[in-house]
Amino acid sequence: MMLFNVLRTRANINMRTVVALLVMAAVSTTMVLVIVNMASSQAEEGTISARLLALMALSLIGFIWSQHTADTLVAGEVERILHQFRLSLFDEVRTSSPETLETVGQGPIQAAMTQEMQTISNTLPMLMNGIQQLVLIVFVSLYLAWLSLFAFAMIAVLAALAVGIHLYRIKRINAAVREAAEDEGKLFGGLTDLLDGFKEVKMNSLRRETLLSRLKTRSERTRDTKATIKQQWTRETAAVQLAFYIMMAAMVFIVPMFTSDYHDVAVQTTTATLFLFGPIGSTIMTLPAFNDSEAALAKITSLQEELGDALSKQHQREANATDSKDTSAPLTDITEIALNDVRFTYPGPTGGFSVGPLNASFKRGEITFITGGNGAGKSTMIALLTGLRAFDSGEITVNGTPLGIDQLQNYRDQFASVLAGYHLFDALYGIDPIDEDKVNALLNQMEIANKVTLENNAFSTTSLSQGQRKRLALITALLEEKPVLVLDEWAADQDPHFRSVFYEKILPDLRAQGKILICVTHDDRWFHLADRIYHVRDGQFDETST
Ligand SMILES: Nc1ncnc2c1ncn2[C@@H]1O[C@H](COP(=O)(O)OP(=O)(O)OP(=O)(O)O)[C@@H](O)[C@H]1O
Repeated sequence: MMLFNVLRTRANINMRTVVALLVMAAVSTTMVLVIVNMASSQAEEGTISARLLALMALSLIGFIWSQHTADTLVAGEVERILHQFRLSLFDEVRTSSPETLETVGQGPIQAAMTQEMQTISNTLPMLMNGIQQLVLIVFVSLYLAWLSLFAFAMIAVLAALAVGIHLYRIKRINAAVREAAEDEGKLFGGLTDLLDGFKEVKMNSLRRETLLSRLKTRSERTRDTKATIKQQWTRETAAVQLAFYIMMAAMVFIVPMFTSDYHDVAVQTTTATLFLFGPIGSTIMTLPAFNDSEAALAKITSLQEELGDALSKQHQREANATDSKDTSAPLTDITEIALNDVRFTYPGPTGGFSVGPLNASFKRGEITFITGGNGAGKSTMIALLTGLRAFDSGEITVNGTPLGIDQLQNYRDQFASVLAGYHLFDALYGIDPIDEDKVNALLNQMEIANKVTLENNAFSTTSLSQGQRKRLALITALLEEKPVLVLDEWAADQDPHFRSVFYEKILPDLRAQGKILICVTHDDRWFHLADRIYHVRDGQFDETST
């Protein structure tokens, strides 16, 4: 019943109005049935009533208006609530640190934003239709009871029996549907392996055969489970139809045996019974949609709870990593940033990798190189310095003053970077206004002006070589005009010529502009250009002479 709770607590529309509209639609439909019965009796006697015709028109207008108004209200409201869910997820992702996203995982967030929300969007209107049909069943049943109490009792017993058996049987189908969804998930996982690892697959026939044979097995399993589900549904639909025909037969063969004045209402009762079949069918078909919606909402809610827990732990860590005093003053004229006794351990059940105590200082107009072997902790240290990860103890100071918790985002905003696993946006987000001359000058300086141009405030292409893509990422970082530039092994993909350009021209120029420059590098040929070098070993800093 989570869906109803969500509608009750989050809907801006009055749910009583919606219920009133659904009841009105059901009453109007029942009226149509009653009028059809009355008009048929009159037709048997050769008369046509203008009053009944007017009533029929009124009922039809009432039905169309109430149904349309309820549908429009609910559809708009459902999309508004989903939009709110999306915005709050965007906001939670925006305020998340890498740890928070690692804890929750990207998969569930993507699934919630796409699959689960799509399910709710598709199934909720069906659910509203189901409720309307349910109300209609109540009214038509009342009419049936008024016509013949015995016929009503008989139909009620038979319908309850049929619906009960049907619900019991679809439980088994639902279990198979879940199994099929799991199989399909694994199939898509294998497909991602095939497409993402296409080159590796293409280059190794044994790997290709093993992967394809696994995909084939999974596809066969999906085929078999889905085919079985379809057969079960076909049987189920046939069984429901059979149940309806049995009810009809009972109406004309059994009820007359037990009631004396049945012949007076036999036609009306049969028509009313026929009228019930559609709503009963629609209502039971709504149940799987209701289950799907509930399951999708449960997944979204549990994701939000998990994100909320991870975020409150993150805020606790951020509070530990910053000064508690109320300092929200914007950071200006930054001449030095420093790490003082910073310690950090990756969370993990058995205790992860630890860094610290880290003590380091980065100054305006200085080039600082960070060196160290694979897995020594360089990228971790960069994540701590840039405020991407909150540390366990110690402090960051800016111009000698400890960073306040309210300054954290403002602090992150002081950095431009090209980090490991960077993402290259084709549009220049966050750069406003865009100085076209400067972009063109940078494209020339990076020697890619013949490949890329600026078109509609975006780069004309990002389909470039690894080295060229990194040059484009550096252009973006420079256009941001931030006081601090952090580059993680930027030159590793550059050819010898451009490597020299980078170390001997670009970096010294940026130093002359008064930037704080921090570069993770292994290029010992240019170590003499640095003002300061920190060597990282097992999560510890060691300042070496240049
Ligand atoms: N997200 C993470 N969760 C847990 N442990 C991690 C995570 N990222 C890195 N580590 C651990 O931290 C250690 C340091 O990793 P880091 O990426 O900082 O090294 P690095 O010096 O940048 O190495 P490389 O030169 O290979 O990029 C690694 O040994 C790894 O085991």
